[in-house]
Formats: sequence, structure tokens, C-alpha cells
Amino acid sequence: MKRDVERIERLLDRLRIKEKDSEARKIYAEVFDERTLKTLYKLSAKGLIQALGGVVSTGKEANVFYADGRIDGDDRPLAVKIYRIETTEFFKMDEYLFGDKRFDMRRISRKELIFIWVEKEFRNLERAHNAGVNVPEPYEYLKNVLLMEFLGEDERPYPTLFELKRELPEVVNVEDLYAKVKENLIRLYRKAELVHADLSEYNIVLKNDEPYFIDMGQSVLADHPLASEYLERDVRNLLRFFSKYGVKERPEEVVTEIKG
Ligand SMILES: Nc1ncnc2c1ncn2[C@@H]1O[C@H](COP(=O)(O)OP(=O)(O)OP(=O)(O)O)[C@@H](O)[C@H]1O
Ligand SMILES: [Mg+2]
Repeated sequence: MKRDVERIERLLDRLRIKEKDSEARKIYAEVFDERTLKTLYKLSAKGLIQALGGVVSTGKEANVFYADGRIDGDDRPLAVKIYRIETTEFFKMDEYLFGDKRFDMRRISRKELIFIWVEKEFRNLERAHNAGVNVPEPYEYLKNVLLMEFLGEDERPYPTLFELKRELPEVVNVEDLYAKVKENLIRLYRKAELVHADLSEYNIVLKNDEPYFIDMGQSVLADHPLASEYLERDVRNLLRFFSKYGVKERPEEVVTEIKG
């Protein structure tokens, strides 16, 4: 037990954590198991992570951290999304993975499921990014860790629409924003041929008046057997949120418009 703690302390030392106070270090020690620390260390050794920064978000399935990164020779701020390996919330993953022709689920053990999930999130983001959809550019993934473009400034993330809520009409023209969300949704469906499948005010970040879609692990190809169902659900979620600001559209019509 003591040796575990020592090993973890040594790994933490090697990760060059930016915050020198004991608090940040304690959070890292609590949320990261030894395997995850080793994965982070590998990404540091490759030069992709230069220094780990503070916590951006802690959730049930994943934690997101800030990091100073170096991608293709350029200094870039990174969002480091780390899935919890011991999580029990992953039963739902099956639904989004089975039926995806990109992954052969017959050979997959429960432990490997999470690594595939991370690969899927990376590939979904890459597909969306290549199609010109506003998403954080994905840079690298390894095991349960995903490195992507940090949407924020001075190590602080831009707000989600959920976080802005009441202030939203003060910072942006909501009608324009809704139109931009729909444009991105159309590009996502028609060009990237993806359905987000967990779209709501929680997974849209506002960067300079532009909506950015995040959190795409569960996104599925448009030919997935449940794709239409998920698209309808996404549209209903969006309309539920935007109707509070006077947007009045019918979900069936919006779905038809997106499908084109
Ligand atoms: N690329 C990014 N840049 C800046 N902040 C980000 C980025 N990705 C995620 N975040 C922040 O981290 C939060 C959680 O990220 P995300 O939605 O991807 O995880 P999650 O799967 O919802 O995690 P959980 O369900 O466990 O809470 C987001 O709400 C956002 O505030
Ligand atoms: Mg989320």
C-alpha cells in the first residue's frame, strides 16, 4: 500500500503539474489511478503534454483538465479528457457501439470497452472537424485519455450554454446563435454523416459568439439503426432550450430540414 502511494507520488512528480499547491496535487492523486498516470506520462514523454494544469470539470464518466501542450511544434493549450477506468456507468456504451460498423464488438471485453469509446470519440471529433463542424480539434488519444484543442482563454474554459442560461441574451443574439447551431447540425449530418446523440445546452460551448459541439463519444454514424431516433432527441433537446428565448420551430420540421 505504502509502495503504491510512493509510486504514484513519483509519477506525479514526473508529470510537471503546474499548480504547486497541495490541493491540485491531491485532486490528481484522487482521480487518477496508476495506469492513467502512466498513460499521461507517456503523452508527456512524447512531448504532447508539456505541463498539466488545473481541473476543468469532474464528472461521473470523465474528468477534463487543462494542460500546456505542444502539437506539431506549436505551443497549444489542451483539454485533457480522462475517462474513469473503474466507472460503472458504461452499460449504456453498448447501445452506441453495437451497430457501428467501424467497431467489431464481438471481440471486446468490458475493460477494453472504454479504450474503444475514447477512440470513437477521437474519430467522431476528427470526422466532424474535417467536415467543418465547430468542434474542438482532436490531437491524440491513448488508452483512456483524449487530447484536444482547449476551448477557452487563460486556462479557463468558455462557458456552455447551460452555464450562461439567463445571461445568454445579454452576450449573444439568441436567434442568430440558434441558426448557427442548426448550420453546424446540418454539416454534422450531411457532411460528417454523424448524429451527435447527446446534444443539449450542456454540450455546446460558446466561443466568440460561435457554438461549438463537445462530448462526442456517443455520436453515431448516420446509418446507425437508431440514428434517426437520436437525431430527433437532439433536436427536441435544442428546441426545449431555445424555446425559452422565443425560438419557435417544430421538431419534425427541423429534422426534415437537417436531413435535407
Ligand atoms: N475541448 C474543451 N475545451 C474546454 N473545455 C472543455 C472541452 N471539453 C470539455 N470541456 C469542459 O468539460 C466539461 C465536460 O466535458 P464533456 O462534456 O466532454 O464530458 P462528459 O462526458 O459530459 O463528462 P461527464 O458526463 O462525466 O460529466 C464540459 O462541460 C466543458 O465545460
Ligand atoms: Mg458533457
